[in-house]
Amino acid sequence: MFPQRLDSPVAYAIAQAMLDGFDLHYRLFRQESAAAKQRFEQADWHAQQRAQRERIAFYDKRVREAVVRLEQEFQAGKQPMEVWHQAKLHYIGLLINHHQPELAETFFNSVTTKILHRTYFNNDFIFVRPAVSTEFIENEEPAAAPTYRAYYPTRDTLLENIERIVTNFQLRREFDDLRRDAQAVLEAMSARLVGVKLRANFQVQVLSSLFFRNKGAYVVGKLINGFNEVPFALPILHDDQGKLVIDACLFGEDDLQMLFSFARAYFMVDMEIPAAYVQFLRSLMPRKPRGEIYTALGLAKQGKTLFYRDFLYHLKHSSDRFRVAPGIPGMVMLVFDLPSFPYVFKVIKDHFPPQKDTTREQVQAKYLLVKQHDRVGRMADTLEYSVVAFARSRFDDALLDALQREAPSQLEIGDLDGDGHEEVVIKHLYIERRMIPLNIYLAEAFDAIEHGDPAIAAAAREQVEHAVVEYGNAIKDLVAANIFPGDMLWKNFGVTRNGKVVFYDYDEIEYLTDCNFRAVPKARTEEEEMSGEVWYQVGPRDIFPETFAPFLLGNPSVKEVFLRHHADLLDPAFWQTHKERIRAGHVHDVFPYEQDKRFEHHALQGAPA
Ligand SMILES: Nc1ncnc2c1ncn2[C@@H]1O[C@H](COP(=O)(O)OP(=O)(O)OP(=O)(O)O)[C@@H](O)[C@H]1O
Repeated sequence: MFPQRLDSPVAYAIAQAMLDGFDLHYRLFRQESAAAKQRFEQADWHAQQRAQRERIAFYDKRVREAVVRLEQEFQAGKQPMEVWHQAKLHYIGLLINHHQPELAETFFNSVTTKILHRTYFNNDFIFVRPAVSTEFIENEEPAAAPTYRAYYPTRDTLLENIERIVTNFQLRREFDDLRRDAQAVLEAMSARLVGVKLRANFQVQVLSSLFFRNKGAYVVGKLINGFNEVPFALPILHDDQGKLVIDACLFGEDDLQMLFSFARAYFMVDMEIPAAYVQFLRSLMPRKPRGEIYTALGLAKQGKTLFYRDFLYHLKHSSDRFRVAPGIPGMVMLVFDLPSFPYVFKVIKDHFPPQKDTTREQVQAKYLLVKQHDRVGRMADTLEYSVVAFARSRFDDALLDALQREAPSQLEIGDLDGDGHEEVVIKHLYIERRMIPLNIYLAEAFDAIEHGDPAIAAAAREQVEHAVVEYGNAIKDLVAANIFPGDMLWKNFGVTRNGKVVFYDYDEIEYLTDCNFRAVPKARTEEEEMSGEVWYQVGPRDIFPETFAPFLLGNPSVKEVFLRHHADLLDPAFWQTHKERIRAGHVHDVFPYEQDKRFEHHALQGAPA
């Protein structure tokens, strides 16, 4: 109901207090993101990782504070609906010239849904879709940095322009040899421009803040010529002498997608107008949903909001049914999907079999650990939702049976909103990108090797080799990031669109530094030797890498590839050495691009410190 008059002073005060709460949030978020530059310059990697982790909690803290203030100063929860309607309209008014209106709307939703009891809950009070446009927002302050800078080189001045692009960021640390690196970037860019006529609009556009994550800083931009646009990114790292180097020149949508993958930690970027950053990034990766771009920029709540809007929109424009996800069912999670939609939905079961010695709280804690940890491109990010309603008519009966059997505490079915149609409400669930489970991926390849014609069989053999090598690499990346995956069976990994192998089963995850990697003791007697049982003492965090083989290497072709590339994973010394390195304070290097993309002069120097 649209109020005719805005005559409630308390409504205005509520709107203003709400916006104060958001502005405080964004100021602190931005300060922490901007400080990434200094941490990078000072090579303070532990602080960088800590900040990445802690920043995730900022939003919920500010929402809680805003709720307390609104309750204390305005008894917000007791205000009549008329006042809330007016508060929303005042809020819209206050956002007209705001630089982050979409984030501020989401903040309003978060606070309002906490204050107004869910049963009163009515979409009139929140922003179901944006009320204030995010297009063409500009910062008019004279000293304001633009969202991106444009450079207009010719072929002859491209080198100096590349140098200028980098020096404009004013990093307070010396480059080892910027001219040499700019030359390498020039060569990479020139290779893209061979035989291409440069048009009147030839230019390089570069986002004016660097993107920081872990030990790297990234220049992100695009080359524009005529109607063509080529996205690029330049990773800047510290070399083993502590000098700065440009490590590579990444090009095109696929490279950028890898950099911005859902399986990596969020970037730190100093942004006044995030919507403008998202718009620019979307032009580089048109197929990446805007929600995922917001999330990659650390604005995870906005990512979640947009995901949910996209999801509702997809539901309206599709007619297929939710079903139990293909693959081996989990013991801890009940997983379902909608075939037409590229995500899976995971519900924690009410009871676990005896070999899963865990609780709902512990499982949630593990998922949270993954959210806050550097996911190094090898662990899928999850979105966590509570009280999600789906139309009953879209659920397949087998799935509903499974939910009733396995997770009845999480389920409510009925016409809860009184619209004459039944809903299925799930109390708590995680949503993550759908991948092809690695066991299914391998089984399909084995099938093709056996039954396909020679060309198909040969391709399938390559597929197996690639998947097994990637699987081992995934485990090694996790190890370097201090993660012991716990359950390393093939079914707990998935294959992404780009053929990357990513882990998704988090309930048995541990920090590597908390585990004890041991060799299987030598048998002392013949009985011990012959016994099929484990005869030695095993502590709760004891891991015996030699014992992985029987679970993983049943198939001879898998075994052959695995032993050729990753036999070290079966050696306790491999694990123990990594554990000790991490204990000693070493922060691993993560390259969100293939090693062969690195400029040669750096690859020769070895990995940066
Ligand atoms: N992101 C995903 N994409 C596609 N399928 C998935 C995904 N996540 C889970 N699955 C499917 O659901 C199954 C169970 O998922 P998951 O491994 O997370 O559950 P779990 O209960 O933790 O398993 P476990 O019993 O091994 O501990 C997987 O084997 C796989 O078939």
